Amino acid sequence: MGVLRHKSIYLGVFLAWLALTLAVLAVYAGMALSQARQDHQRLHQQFQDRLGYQFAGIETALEAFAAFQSVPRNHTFVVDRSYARQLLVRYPYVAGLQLIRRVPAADAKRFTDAMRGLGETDFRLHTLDPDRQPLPRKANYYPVVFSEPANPATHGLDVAEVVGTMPRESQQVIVTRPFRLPGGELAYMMVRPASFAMTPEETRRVAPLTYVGVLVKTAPLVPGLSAFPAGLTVSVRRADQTDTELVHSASAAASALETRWFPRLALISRVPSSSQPYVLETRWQLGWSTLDRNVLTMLAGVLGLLLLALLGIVRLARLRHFARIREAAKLAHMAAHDALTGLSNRRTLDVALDRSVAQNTPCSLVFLDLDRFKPINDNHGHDAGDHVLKMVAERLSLCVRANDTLARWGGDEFALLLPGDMNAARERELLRRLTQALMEPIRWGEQSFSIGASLGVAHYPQDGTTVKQVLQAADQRMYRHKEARRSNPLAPPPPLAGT
Ligand SMILES: Nc1nc2c(ncn2[C@@H]2O[C@H](COP(=O)(O)OP(=O)(O)OP(=O)(O)O)[C@@H](O)[C@H]2O)c(=O)[nH]1
Repeated sequence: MGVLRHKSIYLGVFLAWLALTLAVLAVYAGMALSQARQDHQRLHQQFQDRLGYQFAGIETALEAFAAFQSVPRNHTFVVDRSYARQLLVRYPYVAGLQLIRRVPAADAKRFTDAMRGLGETDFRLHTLDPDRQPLPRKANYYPVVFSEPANPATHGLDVAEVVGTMPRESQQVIVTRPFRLPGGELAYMMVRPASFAMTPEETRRVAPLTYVGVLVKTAPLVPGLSAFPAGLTVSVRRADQTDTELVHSASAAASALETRWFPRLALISRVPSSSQPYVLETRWQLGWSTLDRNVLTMLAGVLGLLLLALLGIVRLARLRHFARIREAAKLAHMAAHDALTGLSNRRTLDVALDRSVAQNTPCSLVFLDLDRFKPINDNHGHDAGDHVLKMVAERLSLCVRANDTLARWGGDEFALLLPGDMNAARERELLRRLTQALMEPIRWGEQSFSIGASLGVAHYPQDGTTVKQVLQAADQRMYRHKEARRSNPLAPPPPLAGT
């Protein structure tokens, strides 16, 4: 209970509350982080499902167009265009379809003429550069011969760099690096042979004549993230080319403070696709939005109330503690003092005298008994007597030093214990002062009481070596003074009998 005495207990309570608050916030932050991880996992899965769905559509469109082209017929491209349009409507993730031919150098002239005959009067084999330079001589050319949506600028463009790398026996799909379309959009091509060989032997023997390609714009693969939580970035890149980002989408940026204080989550996974080697990466810089405002408000309220309650309890405990101390002090004071005059009581003086004798410290004891007190009580009532006793106590108090013990011995008797040696001159001086203090009449309303007193002094150890002897000596001397004053009221206290 001693701690209640110090004001620093408030600081202690506050620090304990602070520790509890930090612990609660740490637990809540842990829960919020685990929830954020789950949310992130779910978001990542959503993007992955969406990509898987889109890639499956792209692959299906490519396969369907390839199958369609494997049917041999005389081309005017009218049927091809009609079929390609249907595919583009059915698979909106596909931005365009192309048809590519393998043309041996020896056939180049005849092939160009045939294409011009089909209506493309401008047709020629050319490179990718803006001036459409003619192609150098080589064994095979791989020009684009058809595109939907129609883009005659690409017709005749040699894509040998992509298709020419395909092994003869391969039926596999080639996925190009991403490139910019004339409009600035990022896209990539997926190309595969259109002819389906029936046996591996046939595949090895006959190089494919026709190839089909799908053009995929990358931006629509990932939606805009404006409706998603801040700090989220989604990117898709080729698994084998980590520097090639296909698409990158981001929600609102996290603040600098959030970047510094909140963790960043990252998930990377392979996009489920049989032909397209992409990885999906989602990063989420957590921030304030990760924390539930309602939970924080509730925690702040509960913890705030807890702090107020704790401080209130401590304050109450302190008030009670000090009230108990005051009560104990009051009881101790009452046990040691006279209720009427406020002077020490007989017990206190006894204890002080006992201590002096026990420690063999010289001291002097004065007994003082009032004269003619009983008639005041009898004639003017107890209140008058009480008033006189209080006035006497007050006047005697003015005659003593701080370390003297002035006590009401009982009734109209007072006692004074003075520590230290006392010679005859000092004793005379003391008795004179005490007598004089009581000479002035005491007023009570209209009344005025003249009070005299008989005094007896005894010195330790000269007049007695025990408490009892000292008390007896002082008492005896006081009675002798009382007797002396019967004949002469102004007689001084006589010396002790036998001294
Ligand atoms: N008013 C009042 N009277 C008290 C109190 N205590 C004791 N007395 C009275 O004090 C009186 C003391 O009696 P005495 O010592 O014979 O009175 P006295 O008239 O001084 O007699 P002598 O000492 O012989 O002169 C008694 O009447 C007690 O009732 C008190 O607290 N208040």
